[in-house]
Amino acid sequence: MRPAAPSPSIALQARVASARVGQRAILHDLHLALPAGGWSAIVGPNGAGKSTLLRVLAGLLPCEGEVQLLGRPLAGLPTRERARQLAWLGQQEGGGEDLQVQDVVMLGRLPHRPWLAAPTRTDLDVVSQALRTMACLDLRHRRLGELSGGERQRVLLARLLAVQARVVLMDEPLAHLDPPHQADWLATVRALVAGGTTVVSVLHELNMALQADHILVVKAGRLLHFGPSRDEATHRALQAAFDHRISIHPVRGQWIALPQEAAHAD
Ligand SMILES: Nc1ncnc2c1ncn2[C@@H]1O[C@H](COP(=O)(O)OP(=O)(O)OP(=O)(O)O)[C@@H](O)[C@H]1O
Repeated sequence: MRPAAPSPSIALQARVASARVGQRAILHDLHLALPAGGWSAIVGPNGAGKSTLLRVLAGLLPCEGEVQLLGRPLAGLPTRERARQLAWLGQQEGGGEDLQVQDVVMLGRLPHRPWLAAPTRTDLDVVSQALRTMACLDLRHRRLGELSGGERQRVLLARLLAVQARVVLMDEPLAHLDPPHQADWLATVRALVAGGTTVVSVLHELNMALQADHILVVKAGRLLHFGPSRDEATHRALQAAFDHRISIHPVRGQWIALPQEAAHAD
């Protein structure tokens, strides 16, 4: 029997010379290596290219350069294998409005199931667990299209969890979530990371991003900084990226970002 291949220490590696949307080059000369089994938050001003970067990392937007997933070129991975290894939640995802919530979450199991096969006991258990984790078990017989924004987001997060991927990418996962559900999301991310999953999230909520292991600061399509969320250099980069319209302070063992009024900006 062959020994198991060692787990790569880098989950996602990208060397992007440029990435275009239509005729416009959005990302430029961007190199990164995201540690496996950690949580990296992508932050930066509006229009910086955060969502574009996440789409490149997911293989949804071609780029001039290369993305590697767990040590292998993403572009060369068979579709089903890629779908099992890497789960994705985009912004304002549409589709499946008439589906029942439990069927939406079952879509997360598709990469694991043979074509047209009925769900296995494992699939059903994983879906129930994902619904429970995202506090949407009570919603399971409702139609996706009739849910509130926050309820819908929790269902889409449950679908993401149901994939049980080793690498999870989320674009603004906290959209529409109230504070208790944001706290649940944070606990879920911590549990995923503790279990060895790699999490990458685009976040506008800087206070949540400051809870991540690492922060990527993106501005004008370039990676300004990548570093631990607790490092002073990371805080300086964050403040610079937002034109010093935020300040970062220690509060009860955590870091928080506060907005600065224009009149008080440096
Ligand atoms: N379909 C498109 N056609 C043309 N330009 C686009 C398109 N999609 C995005 N862009 C542009 O690409 C740039 C980066 O967009 P992106 O959505 O990646 O930024 P972002 O950092 O995620 O922004 P936000 O914080 O506002 O969500 C923006 O200037 C945006 O206008």
